[in-house]
Amino acid sequence: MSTEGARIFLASRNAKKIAEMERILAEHVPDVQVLGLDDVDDYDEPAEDEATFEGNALLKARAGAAATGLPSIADDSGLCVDALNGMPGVLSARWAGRMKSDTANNELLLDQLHDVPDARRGAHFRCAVAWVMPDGTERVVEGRMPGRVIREMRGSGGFGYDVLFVPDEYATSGLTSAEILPQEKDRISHRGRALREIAPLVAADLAQ
Ligand SMILES: O=P(O)(O)OP(=O)(O)OP(=O)(O)OC[C@H]1O[C@@H](n2cnc3c(O)ncnc32)[C@H](O)[C@@H]1O
Ligand SMILES: [Mg+2]
Repeated sequence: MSTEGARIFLASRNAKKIAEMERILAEHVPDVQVLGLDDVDDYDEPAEDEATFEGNALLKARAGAAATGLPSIADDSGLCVDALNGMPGVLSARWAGRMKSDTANNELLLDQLHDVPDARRGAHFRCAVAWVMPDGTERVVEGRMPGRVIREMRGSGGFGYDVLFVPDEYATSGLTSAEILPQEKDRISHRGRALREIAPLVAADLAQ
């Protein structure tokens, strides 16, 4: 079964997310050329207005496949905070407003959790990855990474809320997901888990 020479389209505007996805895909679906939004003609990107990560990931991948004619993959992800009843959730990118600033989102989240004691600062990242083929084949998987929200921003790796998030796997050291190596984050992250689950399906569909 070979996927050599196959081309897929990755529908995302987030450069750091794209870097993570390309890194993980390169390991698990090798020999595939990944095109991004800069490699294709502009098209009307859908508003991410679904109530679930799965729904939004499908919206993005379907629009990509329809516009490019290529098998397309998209990620919709976010941080779900227990003390906020699962929010920011699907609103994570826009939590402090439509300008989508990571720093503003993190500052707002810290402020909202100011009075929440350490024992109730649990949270998890979620990532839905959707894979849509031009023939209509659709697959969606989800990955999670449990952890806690700390009280100050630490680290310069990753992106988004990583500076505020200590994964359960790093509870002893207290390192945030912005302080661990990229390959360590991939090993435990919501995105790494979802992409490793979908990778064999992608490879099988491409080899058809
Ligand atoms: O929709 P695209 O164009 O892919 O890019 P985006 O940044 O808008 O992505 P989402 O709509 O999926 O929103 C996800 C937000 O959740 C946060 N997030 C998701 N995964 C994360 C991770 O691994 N580490 C830190 N924050 C993450 C981050 O704030 C993202 O902007
Ligand atoms: Mg988005």
